[in-house]
Amino acid sequence: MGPGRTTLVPPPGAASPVRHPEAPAPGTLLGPHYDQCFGCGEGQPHGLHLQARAGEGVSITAEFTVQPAHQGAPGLAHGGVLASALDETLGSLNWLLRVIAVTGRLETDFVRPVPVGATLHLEARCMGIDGRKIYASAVGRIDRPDGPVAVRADAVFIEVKLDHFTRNGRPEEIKAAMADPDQIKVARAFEVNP
Ligand SMILES: CCCCCCCCCCCCCCCC(=O)SCCNC(=O)CCNC(=O)[C@H](O)C(C)(C)COP(=O)(O)OP(=O)(O)OC[C@H]1O[C@@H](n2cnc3c(N)ncnc32)[C@H](O)[C@@H]1OP(=O)(O)O
Repeated sequence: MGPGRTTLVPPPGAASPVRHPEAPAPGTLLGPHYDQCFGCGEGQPHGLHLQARAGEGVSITAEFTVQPAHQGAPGLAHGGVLASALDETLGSLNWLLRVIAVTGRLETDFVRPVPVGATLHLEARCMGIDGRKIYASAVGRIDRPDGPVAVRADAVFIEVKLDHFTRNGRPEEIKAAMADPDQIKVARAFEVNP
């Protein structure tokens, strides 16, 4: 089935996700995977500064506080920003699997408006794996882990090789990321098993 027609539900026979034996313990803050990442990087002044934690199994919890720079309508978060927060949280699941993957498809339901100043509490879970396709779902709630649901998403990530980044990324940033003396950071920038 080609892109665009791929279902967001794992097909019958999809494998259950397996947490990598060296995945960080549940409750561990993952920290930014790349300091220039719009979702989690500390070097992006208007980024989301989303903070993700490992959950049980192949699951992630994350928090992100909506800033004035994230508005669409006055006083409300932009939908694309909320989709970014979902994408970042879902993408963090791959770190628990220790698989390099990129978002192929992301479908978002916007259920409630999210005001500036609100903290979105996100939870993502891997639902199944079929070859290179990783199926995952996420929900975002307002101000509390059990607050009202504001957004939901279903996604398919596609496993790629490291050269997906080195071939396609702008050379300046690739060189700078590879030159970092902290090799754990380099590995995390590319979401690779060190
Ligand atoms: C210095 C910098 C460092 C930074 C390093 C950061 C690295 C750490 C990243 C983590 C960061 C987190 C942040 C959030 C994650 C992003 O936001 S990732 C960015 C957004 N995503 C992208 O840019 C992806 C762009 N798309 C592509 O590059 C290519 O289309 C893909 C996805 C690699 C697929 O191409 P391909 O490898 O040629 O795939 P192909 O062989 O045709 O298909 C393989 C299978 O996948 C399925 N498939 C392919 N495309 C799709 C699709 N769009 N939808 C559904 N199914 C699909 C196919 O149907 C096929 O299924 P089967 O036939 O096997 O059942």
